[in-house]
Amino acid sequence: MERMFATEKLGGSSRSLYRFHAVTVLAGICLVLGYRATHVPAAPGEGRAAWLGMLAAQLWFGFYWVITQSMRWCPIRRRAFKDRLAARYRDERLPCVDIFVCTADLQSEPPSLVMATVLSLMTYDYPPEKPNVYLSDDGGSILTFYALWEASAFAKHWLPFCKRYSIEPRSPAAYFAESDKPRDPSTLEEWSLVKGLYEEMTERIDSAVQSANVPEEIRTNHKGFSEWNAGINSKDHQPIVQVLIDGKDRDAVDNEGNVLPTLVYVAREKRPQYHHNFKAGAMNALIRVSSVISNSPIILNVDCDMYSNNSDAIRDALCFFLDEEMGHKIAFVQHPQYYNNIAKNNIYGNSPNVLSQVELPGFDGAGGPLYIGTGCFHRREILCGRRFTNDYKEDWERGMKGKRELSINQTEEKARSLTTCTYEHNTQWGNEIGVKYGFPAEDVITGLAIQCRGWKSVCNNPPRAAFMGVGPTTLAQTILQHKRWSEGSFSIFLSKYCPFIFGNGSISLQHQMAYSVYGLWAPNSLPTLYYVVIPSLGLLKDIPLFPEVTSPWIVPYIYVAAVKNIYSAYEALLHGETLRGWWNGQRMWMIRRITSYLYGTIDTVRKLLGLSKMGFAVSPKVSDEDESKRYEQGIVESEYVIIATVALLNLVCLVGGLCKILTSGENMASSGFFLQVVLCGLLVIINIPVYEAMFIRKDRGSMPFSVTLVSIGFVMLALSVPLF
Ligand SMILES: O=c1ccn([C@@H]2O[C@H](COP(=O)(O)OP(=O)(O)O[C@H]3O[C@H](CO)[C@@H](O)[C@H](O)[C@H]3O)[C@@H](O)[C@H]2O)c(=O)[nH]1
Ligand SMILES: [Mn+2]
Repeated sequence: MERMFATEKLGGSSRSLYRFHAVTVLAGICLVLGYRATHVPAAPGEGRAAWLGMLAAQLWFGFYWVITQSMRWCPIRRRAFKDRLAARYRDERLPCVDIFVCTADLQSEPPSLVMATVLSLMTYDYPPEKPNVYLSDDGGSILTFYALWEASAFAKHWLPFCKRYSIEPRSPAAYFAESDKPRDPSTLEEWSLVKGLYEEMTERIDSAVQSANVPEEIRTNHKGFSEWNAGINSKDHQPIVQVLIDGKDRDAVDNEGNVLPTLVYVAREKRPQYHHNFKAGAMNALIRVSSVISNSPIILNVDCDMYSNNSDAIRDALCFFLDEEMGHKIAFVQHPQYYNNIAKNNIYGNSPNVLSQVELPGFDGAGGPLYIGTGCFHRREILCGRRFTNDYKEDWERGMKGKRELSINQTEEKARSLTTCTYEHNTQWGNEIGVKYGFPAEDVITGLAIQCRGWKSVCNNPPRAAFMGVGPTTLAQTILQHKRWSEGSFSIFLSKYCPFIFGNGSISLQHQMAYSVYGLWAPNSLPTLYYVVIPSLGLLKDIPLFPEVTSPWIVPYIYVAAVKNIYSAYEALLHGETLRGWWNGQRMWMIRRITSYLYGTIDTVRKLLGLSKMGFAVSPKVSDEDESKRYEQGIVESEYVIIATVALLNLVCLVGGLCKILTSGENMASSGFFLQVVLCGLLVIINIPVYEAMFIRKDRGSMPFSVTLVSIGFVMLALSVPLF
């Protein structure tokens, strides 16, 4: 029988090029380390400590580089054949799908944006009675409930419109933002009508949010509004489950009489004295709520900003799960994260292209992609902890059979009882069952555990991206997001879930290494910080730390540095980035390492020592001026201080070092400082935007004066400390 999906090796000739580059770079790294180890200065006065530090840093980089090869070595691409699925499965036989959307914060995740996501998920090209959409609101807000109620009404226009004209994308916000007229002029009238309805709805939602009030006359429209009586707030409220559209109800139809997907609002109980486990807690509550309402065998989960950009995504995913040969082994189908708001030159290094097109496929080749928490289809049973056995048969008809036994009110009541604060006490939820608790990267560890129970995962990256989200747009947001990620992955690495221990014997060594690439993001901060500070200080203080130009040992240094960078630039260009974007990415690479990862490392250690508790800072999905301003003020300015200090220090060292070399009358090449000048010079060039922010810019992008001042103090301090 023909397979429902194909697996292709990615790359062809570029794969051989990659491997050639990797092998020669490895040889170079060995030579570099050899030089370091055999040329340690004999006497302490000559900078032996600084030298040994360089040795340690380079050992680390070498080790880390070897680890990263695990997911670079054999990237693969999957292709799903929807036509074969259609030929084998008539619409009636397709399984039901439960779709989970998580939102948490009215301010950084405006309900109107969340509704665009919800609407996009209701309009898959799929039998309409089969998807069931659940919105989890960790903000527990009547405004979000109101927005969902509005969306449920608008869906009656939006669904038939999407299907009739097969439009893409099906997020009304994204669709109407794409152009100011329909592609087919003859549909202008209907197009304008639907657009008008959408805009009016958005306006009503936004103004309700702004005034923090739902008009009294609206509240009478649905019994759900009565849940919000006085004295309830986002941190302290009863469990709320409201079915806004019951797909099993014959009366719930769109304007053309077609069935609508089920739509459910969920706000699990919150009490100040109980820990709610952030998004992982929300996911587990949704798993239980959905089990009594629709109980579909497939679960798709997305973040509230990640709208469906490709209405075929469910059918695509099913090609993997229903494949006769491999399907019974596949636990989840992960899609890469794409952003629709990234500026062309990737100023904050957030373009996910290389990550999505190289690393995730590489992870797939190493044994199966990790679960990244969004854009992922799971099999319910497996997410709930089932171990792999060859004889297990999925019940694909689950959730389809006939009518519910309980009335809708009774069902809601039952669902509510599953989302109380105490429901999970003394159970395996958050541990053996559902999404795991206790780590800021709950998703990664949940995926790892699934793979360790014997299941496979695949990465699907269709030509038309399946999902689109909102990426961070400011430096502060970027730093914060990467802090959470690096910290989350590092704390996993240091826990009993360390891929090398937990995965030992159940997943391949290559796969364990691939997990460690992210797990060891955070500790990269220390050698990087060392590398951007000490050689430059050495330049100023007359301590040579690299081979002289005339020494043959300089060759591997130059080879490794040049080839690595040329290759990474080539790779970026290959995946649709600009050279400028790549350069900006390199700057952000450095900045992330000396800020986010450093903080990630420190916080992980603090947590290990029991000095602090886990948090989850939700990233804002709006770039409203006020909004991001307020947000940025909240972020630790100390991170800016590090960036400014490093930039300034390198400038001072470069100027001072060059002056010294020039006035001493020595030739630069024979001075023994050539590579240090180059390194320091490159750091200065890459930091130009930082100097601009400190001294030239007067707009919002400028560094606060206090930051400049403090960093000047730190530079003076660094200069006065002797190097050994
Ligand atoms: O207490 C919480 C906190 C967050 N969220 C939701 O979790 C999602 C992700 O949060 P966001 O702030 O957007 O984080 P990102 O860094 O963009 O998220 C990435 O990283 C997270 C792990 O750090 C994963 O959970 C996400 O799926 C992944 O997209 C959002 O929909 C939030 O509404 C909750 O439901 N409850
Ligand atoms: Mn997000």
